[in-house]
Amino acid sequence: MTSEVIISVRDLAVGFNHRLIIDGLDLDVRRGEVLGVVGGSGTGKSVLTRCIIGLVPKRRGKIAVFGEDLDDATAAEHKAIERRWGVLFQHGALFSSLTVKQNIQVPLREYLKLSEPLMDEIARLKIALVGLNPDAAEKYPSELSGGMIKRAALARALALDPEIVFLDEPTSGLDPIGAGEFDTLIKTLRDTLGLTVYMVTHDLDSLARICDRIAALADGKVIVTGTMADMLRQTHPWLKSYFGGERARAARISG
Ligand SMILES: Nc1ncnc2c1ncn2[C@@H]1O[C@H](COP(=O)(O)OP(=O)(O)OP(=O)(O)O)[C@@H](O)[C@H]1O
Repeated sequence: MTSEVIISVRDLAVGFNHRLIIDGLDLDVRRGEVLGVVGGSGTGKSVLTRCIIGLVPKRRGKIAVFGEDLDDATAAEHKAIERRWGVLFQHGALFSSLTVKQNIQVPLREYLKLSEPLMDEIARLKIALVGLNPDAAEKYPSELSGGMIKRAALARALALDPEIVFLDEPTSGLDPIGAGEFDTLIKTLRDTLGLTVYMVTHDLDSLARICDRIAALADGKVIVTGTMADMLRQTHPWLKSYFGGERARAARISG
């Protein structure tokens, strides 16, 4: 992790109709870190993620990525910034009518003009990178296990060699062994590719195993950022029950 701030969010407000979900939120993400974003159900973790990547409009505040204020970016500049991040949505969200190879090639077709052989080669490399067998390339999502779907979705998120990956609950639905293997994969990719990983998760094992820092959301804000040890010292009721419960103790012992 470096001290360079790669995502900066200041005084963010996001709402729907008359309800503000996020109100006065500040967050820094540093280049090369694995940041875990936690919070109770409905606190706005997905909304925050979607707002940073431009899928949900904000009511107020500033979001800068790679040092560029997204409000000041032209459509072309925005597209150039988008190319530098990859997203793994909750539940994988692969296109069910496309094979794994075709899914991985969706962002390639959207952003680049490459020959078919080169696109096939990139898909082959990404499939290997996430630890899938080469024969996964021609399979449809319905033919894959939950863990394989997550890996295929990660391969798609990595298609354009991004600097940042946004992961929304990457280990949800996986058994503990599958989740552990996926965590290891994310950590290996961070270490080898120098990725910055922004990860929304409920998985205490993931937080303990691979996150350098944790940002906790409550009451529309990031109420605290820090290491697992910092979280354990917090007195906020949600943090106390989340990080102080039985499951948290088990995660720390095994982590
Ligand atoms: N498009 C939308 N229109 C209206 N309300 C929305 C919309 N998207 C999200 N919300 C509301 O915003 C709140 C935060 O939702 P969000 O999905 O970000 O929560 P979360 O922290 O990710 O929760 P979980 O951990 O359960 O996934 C919820 O009350 C949700 O109903």
